Amino acid sequence: MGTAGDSEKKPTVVFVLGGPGSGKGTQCAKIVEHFGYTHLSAGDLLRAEIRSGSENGTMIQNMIKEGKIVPSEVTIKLLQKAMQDSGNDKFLIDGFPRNEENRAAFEAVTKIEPAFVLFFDCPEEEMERRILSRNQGREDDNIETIRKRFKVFLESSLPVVEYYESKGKVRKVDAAKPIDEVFEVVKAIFTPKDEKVAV
Ligand SMILES: Nc1ncnc2c1ncn2[C@@H]1O[C@H](COP(=O)(O)OP(=O)(O)O)[C@@H](O)[C@H]1O
Ligand SMILES: Nc1ccn([C@@H]2O[C@H](COP(=O)(O)OP(=O)(O)O)[C@@H](O)[C@H]2O)c(=O)n1
Ligand SMILES: [Mg+2]
Repeated sequence: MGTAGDSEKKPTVVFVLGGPGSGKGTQCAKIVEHFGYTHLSAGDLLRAEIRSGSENGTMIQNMIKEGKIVPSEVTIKLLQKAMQDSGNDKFLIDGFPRNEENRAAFEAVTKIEPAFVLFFDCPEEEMERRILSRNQGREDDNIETIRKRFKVFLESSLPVVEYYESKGKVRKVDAAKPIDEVFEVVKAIFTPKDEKVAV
């Protein structure tokens, strides 16, 4: 199987990036409704792995509490399994890749290049406000961990966005606006050009 090299079509992957609280999860839910993608949040998969009582659980929990990025090996395995289990061939991968190691390892292991990168651009004060009123009971949604996550975002995650920018793959969206206004812009990005109505 697959020896001819062209019988297994690679899935379509869109990376959804942006700082903590920029609205990645919120917009992904809306994209799923309208465009038939499967939403895979790396953070959600890691939190589910903690709850499942896996042997990596304690390590993952400690890293999330500190705002650190879990080794790619762990996260990529969870993403691959979720992709297989979905039965779909179109994925929004939310909150991944979060550093250069994530990016290079995903490419090496899966050989998948993203169709594009959806990047939610939002000022830090607004992201902080949103996280502090998110009320999902997350252990990392406290001011001390939030500060650490912002630092990791600037130092490790933004360079990944810059890498894809240099390849012309970034679709940047102003994420500071209300949810529905952000989605109008997102919708236009996902709508195939020949389906856009001319005015
Ligand atoms: N455009 C927006 N304006 C105001 N609040 C928002 C907006 N987008 C998301 N939120 C709220 O901000 C919080 C963080 O959003 P979320 O989608 O979880 O962000 P992320 O996944 O990027 O951390 C949630 O409580 C969400 O309801
Ligand atoms: N690729 C990833 C994604 C998340 N994570 C961890 O999970 C935490 C929460 O990620 P998340 O995407 O759910 O957070 P938000 O950006 O949605 O607020 C991060 O701060 C990291 O500790 C990771 O280690 N590697
Ligand atoms: Mg999220």
